[in-house]
Amino acid sequence: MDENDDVFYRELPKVELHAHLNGSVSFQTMEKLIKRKPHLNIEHHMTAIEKGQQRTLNECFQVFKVIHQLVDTEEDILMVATDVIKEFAADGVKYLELRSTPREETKTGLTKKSYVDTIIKAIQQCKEEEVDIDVRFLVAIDRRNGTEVAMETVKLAEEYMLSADGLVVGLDLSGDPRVGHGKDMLPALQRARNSGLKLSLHLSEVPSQLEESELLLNLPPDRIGHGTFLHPDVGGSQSLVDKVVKNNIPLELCLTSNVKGQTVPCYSKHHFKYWYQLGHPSVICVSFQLFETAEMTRAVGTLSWQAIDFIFAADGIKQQLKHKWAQLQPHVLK
Ligand SMILES: CC(C)=CCNc1ncnc2c1ncn2[C@@H]1O[C@H](COP(=O)(O)O)[C@@H](O)[C@H]1O
Repeated sequence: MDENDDVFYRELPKVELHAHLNGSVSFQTMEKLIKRKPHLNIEHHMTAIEKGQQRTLNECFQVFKVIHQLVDTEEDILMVATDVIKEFAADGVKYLELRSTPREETKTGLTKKSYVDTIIKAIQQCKEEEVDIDVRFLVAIDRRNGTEVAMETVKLAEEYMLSADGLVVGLDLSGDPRVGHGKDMLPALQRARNSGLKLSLHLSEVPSQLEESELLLNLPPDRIGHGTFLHPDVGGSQSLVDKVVKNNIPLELCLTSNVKGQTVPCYSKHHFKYWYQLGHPSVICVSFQLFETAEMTRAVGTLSWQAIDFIFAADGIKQQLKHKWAQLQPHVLK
């Protein structure tokens, strides 16, 4: 990675479509949160997957539990959301879709409504400050919380879709993929779809979810998160691939997250290649959060330099983009 590449990657206008709010907290913001709550005795290594390290999926989800302890007031959420938006803007992201699971915390008075209100407030404040980024929000369902909570979350999202100036555009289904079954989420997801919310669903993030993926693909979703084990070479099926292709459903591919969470052994074996070769619409995600600490970057889920170089090496994409960018740059108005 030479210095010119660093500048090029940063300046290139980008979209980020798969950013979990509490998975996008930078080292600097984490520092502020830790200082606010010294009694929790939380140290940085408990809130991030550091350079060169990998964790099991279990350990990754433990990290979120620690981060949730640090982010449990409206004040924390406002700071985290504002910092995350500004940092994405500084990395050259021009369109950002944030997603987050509304939480309530009895001891701090946080409610699910005030959780979402605060994120909307952060988005609006950044707009007023003319931060150069367009932001939308997806309300997330955590599959671990079951059918009833899923339905409540959809109702909440519906309210905000109508009242928040078009900032709430859809629903995300996430949470530990090994817990619960997608079929229990179907009524809520169907209702969301009928009411006009867009659906981005984590799908086949772990092996052996053929039945669940078939069911969820029948909705069909508007986008797929990860989709690691959809294709037949990794235990998925041609029928799943056909459904994705037929409905032209874009995949959100999070390379570094998958390698760090060990659902994919290394970048060269990432399913990016499979879908790219099919010519299927895919978007590289949690991507350009390019901090000095490179691989550590945001708490979990970011794209390391190694992954960026790997993607850009494919088919001379980097050269093509550099050429296009050089042509366009003189015409950028700001
Ligand atoms: C390797 C690794 C970290 C896994 C990434 N893959 C994931 N799969 C499913 N749900 C997720 C993933 N990453 C984040 N989430 C969801 O996002 C939440 C954190 O962001 P938030 O509190 O919703 O704002 C987690 O509690 C979880 O529900």
